[in-house]
Amino acid sequence: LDLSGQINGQQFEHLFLNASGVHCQSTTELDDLLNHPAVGGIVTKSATLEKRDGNPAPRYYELADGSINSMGLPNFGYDYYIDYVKQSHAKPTILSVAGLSAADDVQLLHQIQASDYAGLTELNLSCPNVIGKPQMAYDYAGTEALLKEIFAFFKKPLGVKLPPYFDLVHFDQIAAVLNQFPLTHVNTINSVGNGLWVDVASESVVIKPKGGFGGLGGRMVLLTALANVRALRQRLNDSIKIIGTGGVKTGADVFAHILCGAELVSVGTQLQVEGLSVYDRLTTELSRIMADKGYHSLSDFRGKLKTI
Ligand SMILES: CC(C)(C)CCc1c(C(=O)O)[nH]c(=O)[nH]c1=O
Repeated sequence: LDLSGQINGQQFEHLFLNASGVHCQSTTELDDLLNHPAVGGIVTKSATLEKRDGNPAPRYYELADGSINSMGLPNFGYDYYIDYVKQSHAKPTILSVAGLSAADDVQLLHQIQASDYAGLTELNLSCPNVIGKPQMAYDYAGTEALLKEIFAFFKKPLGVKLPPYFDLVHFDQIAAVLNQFPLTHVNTINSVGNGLWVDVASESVVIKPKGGFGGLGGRMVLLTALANVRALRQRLNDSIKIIGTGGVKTGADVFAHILCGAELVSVGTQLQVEGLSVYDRLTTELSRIMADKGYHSLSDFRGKLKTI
């Protein structure tokens, strides 16, 4: 079975990646991912200019059907991750970056442009914007201005990580912005923002930062993830590939992401819950579905979701 995909001409022999933020903060974690046969490529934890401790714990909580997190961008800083991705690796790497402001975003990309890293970069547009404004990806004019500034100097392959959208007009608006630029890919979705879990026994929230508000992941966000992959596939130029992220727990979920148009698929919460063996299970389950349907490669059904 051919379970490969391609972004900017970079061949991912196997469709699976980690979701940025999960199992990707240290080089040890990144090596573990790269060395796993059922992993096709890796994404780093979003790097900021300087190393960050992130938010006080508890900042991640596992639920029956997913997760909630408000990590606060804990990472070892740009230099740590650029040094890692610059090394030669057997599989494609995606360097994720997140500024704490648009100016930081520009600075990070100037540094990547000046480096000898030739791999894929992914700008996390869930990064904060100016105070009083929503996160960058929900500020359409802000995103357009930022990408115009970036593409004036950045000549290396660049994709963006997007939060989920929930209004069809918002899909139209973000796609109209992104289609203006030579992006290699869009990675969608990031966690569903500012959910809240209440523990009834203790009558309390379960994570410390932000009064308990945090990004949602896992099975509970699958339908939103599928909708965002599908809606953006229907709207974005064919040249902009989609990495499907969000809610993947079974091979059927992976199949659904590909049907909606995903080129590759990331696993986040379920990787956190199950460990690296999740990739073996998902590969087995996906392969069985494909075999039952007589498919030999992902391209046999990619983007071919039927409507009724
Ligand atoms: C939410 C931000 C802290 C602005 C970016 C980093 C991030 C985090 C995080 O580090 O809290 N968690 C997520 O689920 N997605 C993210 O993109």
